[in-house]
Order: sequence, then structure tokens, then C-alpha cells
Amino acid sequence: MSSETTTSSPPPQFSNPPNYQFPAHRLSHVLRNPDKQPVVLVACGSFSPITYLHLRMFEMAKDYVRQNTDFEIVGGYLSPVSDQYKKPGLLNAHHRVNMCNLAAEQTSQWLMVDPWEAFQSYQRTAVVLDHFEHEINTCLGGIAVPSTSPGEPETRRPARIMLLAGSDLIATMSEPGVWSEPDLDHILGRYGVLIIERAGADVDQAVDTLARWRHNIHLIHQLVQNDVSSTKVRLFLRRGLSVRYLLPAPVVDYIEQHGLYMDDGPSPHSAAGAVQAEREKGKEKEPGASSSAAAGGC
Ligand SMILES: Nc1ncnc2c1ncn2[C@@H]1O[C@H](COP(=O)(O)OP(=O)(O)OP(=O)(O)O)[C@@H](O)[C@H]1O
Ligand SMILES: O=C(O)c1ccc[n+]([C@@H]2O[C@H](COP(=O)([O-])O)[C@@H](O)[C@H]2O)c1
Repeated sequence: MSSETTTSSPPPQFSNPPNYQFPAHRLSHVLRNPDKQPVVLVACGSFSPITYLHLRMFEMAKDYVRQNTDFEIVGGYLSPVSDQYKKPGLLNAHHRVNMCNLAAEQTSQWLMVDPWEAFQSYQRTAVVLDHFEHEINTCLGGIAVPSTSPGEPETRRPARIMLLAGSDLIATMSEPGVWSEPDLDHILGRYGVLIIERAGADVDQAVDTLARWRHNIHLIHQLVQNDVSSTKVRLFLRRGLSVRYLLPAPVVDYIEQHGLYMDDGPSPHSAAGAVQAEREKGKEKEPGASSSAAAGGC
């Protein structure tokens, strides 16, 4: 087992949202190349709404990893943040998760959406990465490595969990008071990060400040500059402008169907849509039920 995935601390206790099941339907359970280290990419963010750029981040990371590292990507996850993050423009988690699912299932062969952090209290990114480590390496037992010679038993190798983020996020890591020092050490020292260059964020300065973890920070340049953001998409929608071809078509259709992002906050439309979304899933909660998180086992 590599040092990155070994821990001496006691196993973490996680609280799962009600009826939670870790999505692993697209995880590659067997490593294609036994000489490689399996890696799972995790993108944390608001995804309000998800754009093509969020999806492109994974493709850029895939190319980078293939060309520059000894990793093999075995899974990619979008992890939408909890409603408790309370960022302006943050739509109800049910809608954000639904839109991410539409985008992942209908435009990609390998991306998955983990609703674990979305459907509960706010979880720090360090804890989110620990959750993936727990699900993939403890509960699922890591990734199978095919034997290279006849008679040799199959072995299992822990997947390395890595954060995938835009350079604006890494820039916040050197802003005082945003991230705690132990969390930065945990995220960058233990897991590592793949950073997609983003116009307007001074990535070099950010990485200089985080120099002690430089070996675990991979910078990926955008060869085709794309500065679409969820903020711009929300602005377009408020002004009645088209967002088609900035987002996957099923996401645009979903936004139109539910009348989302027509004003600054959660609109009566979107609130009604959220209740409807809950009903459709047959999981409408009783008042106060949100605190009934289940203890997270395997
Ligand atoms: N155009 C982009 N280039 C590079 N990274 C991006 C881009 N858009 C989003 N990201 C990254 O995607 C992740 C999730 O982002 P988030 O959901 O906050 O999107 P956003 O477009 O920045 O949202 P908002 O505009 O609401 O702040 C973050 O790591 C962010 O840096
Ligand atoms: O864990 C932390 O301390 C922490 C501090 C700042 C931001 N984050 C995460 O970073 C993501 C930022 O998303 P956004 O939309 O604000 O760019 C979101 O998933 C947050 O939970 C996490």
C-alpha cells in the first residue's frame, strides 16, 4: 500500500444522508495496466448549474494524467456542495444533483455524481475526500490488479483520491481564513490536487504560496480557453438570454421545465420544483427529518 493511502489515525466516522448508497456503477473495478496507480478524481463545487466546463475539467485531467503521470483514472465524481454552504445563487441540492446526474449520465461514459455532501450538513472538502477514501478503499477494498503471470493471484491496490478543481479554488487556499492549515495539509499532503487553469485566477502565485505541497499539485493548462461560469449562466437566465450550448441540452431542458434561475434567490418556481423533485423520488421528508442522518458504514 502506498504511503498516500495509509493512515495511522483511527477510522473516521461518517454520517450518511438517509437512503444513501455510494455510486460505483461506472467505477473501473479492475486496473487496465498493472504498472499504474489507480486514481479517482473528485470535483467539489456548487454546480449551480453544471456547465460544459465542469465536464471538460475531467477530460482535460484525463489527457494530462495519461501524458504526464503513472496514474490510471478509474473513476470521476462530481460532488455538489450542501445547501448549507449558502453561496449566493446556490439552488436547492435536489435540482443541482438532478442536473449533475443528467449531465453525467447523458454526456459521459465514466462520470458519476455522489450526492453524499449535497444531502446533508456542510462537509469540509477534507472530509469529503476522506469519505471517498473510505467508500472506495475500505468498503470496496480498492481496485483489483490483474495477475501478470499464470497462477499468480489477483491483488488489490488502493485508489488514490485526488481533488480536481479550477485555479480559482486553489487561489482561495492561500487566502487567510478560508481553509484551515490542517485541512490544507490533509488535502494537499495526503491526497493531492489537479488544477485546471482558469482565466482571472493567478495560479502561479497561488502555487508559490502552497510550495511545500508542490509535488502533489498538478497544473493543467487549458489549450482552448473557456471561461464559462455558473454565475454567467445564471445572469443569462435572469435576463432571458439563451444558455444553449453552454450547458448540456438535458440540463437546459431541465432548467426550462422547472423555471429555474429566473431571479436572484430560490424562486417560488424553484421551491415548487424542489418539492416536486422530492415527491418524484418518493423521499419527501417530514419537517425536521433533515437531522436524521444515518451512521455511515459500508
Ligand atoms: N471556466 C472554468 N475554468 C476552470 N475551472 C472552472 C471553470 N468553471 C468552474 N471551474 C471549477 O469547477 C469547480 C466547481 O465550480 P463551481 O461550481 O463553483 O463553478 P463556478 O462556475 O465557479 O460557479 P460560480 O460561478 O457559481 O462561482 C471549481 O473547482 C471551479 O474552480
Ligand atoms: O473545506 C474547506 O475548508 C473549504 C473552504 C472553501 C471552499 N471549500 C469547497 O470548495 C468548493 C467551492 O465551491 P465554489 O462554488 O465556492 O467555488 C465547495 O465544494 C466548498 O465546500 C471547502
